Amino acid sequence: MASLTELAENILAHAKRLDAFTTSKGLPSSSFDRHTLSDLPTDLEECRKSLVDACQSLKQLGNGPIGQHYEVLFNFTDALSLRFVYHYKLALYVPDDEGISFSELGRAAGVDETLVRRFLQHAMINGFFQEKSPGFVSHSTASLLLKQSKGMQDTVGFLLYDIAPGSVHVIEAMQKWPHSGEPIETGFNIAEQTSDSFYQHLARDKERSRRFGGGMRFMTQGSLYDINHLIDGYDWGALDRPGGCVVDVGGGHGGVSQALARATKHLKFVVQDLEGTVAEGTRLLPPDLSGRVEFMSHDFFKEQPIQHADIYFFRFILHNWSDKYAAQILEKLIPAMKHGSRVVIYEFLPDEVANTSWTQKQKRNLDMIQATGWNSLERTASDWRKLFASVSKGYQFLGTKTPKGSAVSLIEASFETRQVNGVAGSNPIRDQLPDDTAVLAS
Ligand SMILES: C[S@@+](CC[C@H](N)C(=O)[O-])C[C@H]1O[C@@H](n2cnc3c(N)ncnc32)[C@H](O)[C@@H]1O
Repeated sequence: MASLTELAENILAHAKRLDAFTTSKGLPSSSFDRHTLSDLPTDLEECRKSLVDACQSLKQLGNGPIGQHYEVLFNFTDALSLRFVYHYKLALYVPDDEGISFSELGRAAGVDETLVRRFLQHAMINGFFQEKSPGFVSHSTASLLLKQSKGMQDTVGFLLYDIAPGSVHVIEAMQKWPHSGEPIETGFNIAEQTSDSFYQHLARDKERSRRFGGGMRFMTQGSLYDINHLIDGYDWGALDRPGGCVVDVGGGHGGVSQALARATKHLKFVVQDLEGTVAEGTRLLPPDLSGRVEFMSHDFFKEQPIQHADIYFFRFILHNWSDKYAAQILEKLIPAMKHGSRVVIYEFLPDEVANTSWTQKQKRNLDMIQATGWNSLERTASDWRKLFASVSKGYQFLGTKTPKGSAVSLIEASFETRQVNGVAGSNPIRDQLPDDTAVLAS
């Protein structure tokens, strides 16, 4: 473990590199008034993350064990003051580039001035708003983002109102429904007093449903989620021949398939989803892709209707399902698969062992969210290996890959008919086909 001095010197070295970069671009050093560290080149983005990780370690060491407890124990107050800001839309009433008094802000938002002062002075410790002159509130970069970005507002709303309340009931849910993998036996179900699953419940409220979609879109934008990581991170070219086919299972409105179709020449994409989503996807499909991307209504708990695709692709699907259900989804592919068909999954991939770097925490946060709302999990590589092995001997786990700079990883398995020929789980439909017969005979 590095000493305090080494950590601080590390931070200094990273800070100097980042300042030199912004200076070279004619920009000021990043501050609470102006963030100048966005869209960094890859090596400087790594430098920024190292700065954050080292700062977090130094802070924890400086705080000591009691301070570390307190930081976690009191963090519900961080959510509380931000919830106050969100609920009363306070960011919207603060002018972009000048201050407003607490009393004026309270009047504009219809809230008591003293409450505004107390909650905002708490939020300021987390970097939301500033009190540059006593009694006057002005924006910081974080509060201005909340004012200007509907996506940021939706993200704050759905995490604080739709997810966080359920987290308080997770242990209660575990005791009420021991070892459950059911999506309707969760902390969310207790918090919302519903026996519907997360998505069914939200679908009953148009605004909550819209907010969830807006938040998801916001959280998956930016370089960490750039679709180019998926395009460049997998050898799509190897399949890009006439007749090549990718089935995008639970593919939503087909955004991923559209991007992959544009990056390839011949591959055909079939986007499968539930009826309403498919109708909307079809409506939104750019006409020039109509021969390459098509939509099909299909429930992934029913037998896969597209035979012999090269790839059955899943993005952000299986992490919402416990092993019991994820195994069912994978099992339903088997009758359609040919020898060598691949399952390619694009999801978060937590490290196998604890990685305490602060910038790696998001995957663990998401894993806690899966536990709260779905009784599911973000799987490690060995979780994936076990899952595939539990479904069929035919599944051969090929491994994982995280493209550089990507928050999301590729997980791949192939289907080997030789492994299942003659044993339970073999595939009568596929086994009748001439090309497979040849493979099976070899
Ligand atoms: C988190 S979204 C992911 C969408 C898409 N794969 C993407 O990455 O943009 C989950 C998708 O699964 C679909 N879905 C949920 N249950 C389904 C089912 N039983 N059969 C097919 N699709 C389903 C939802 O409609 C939704 O579009």
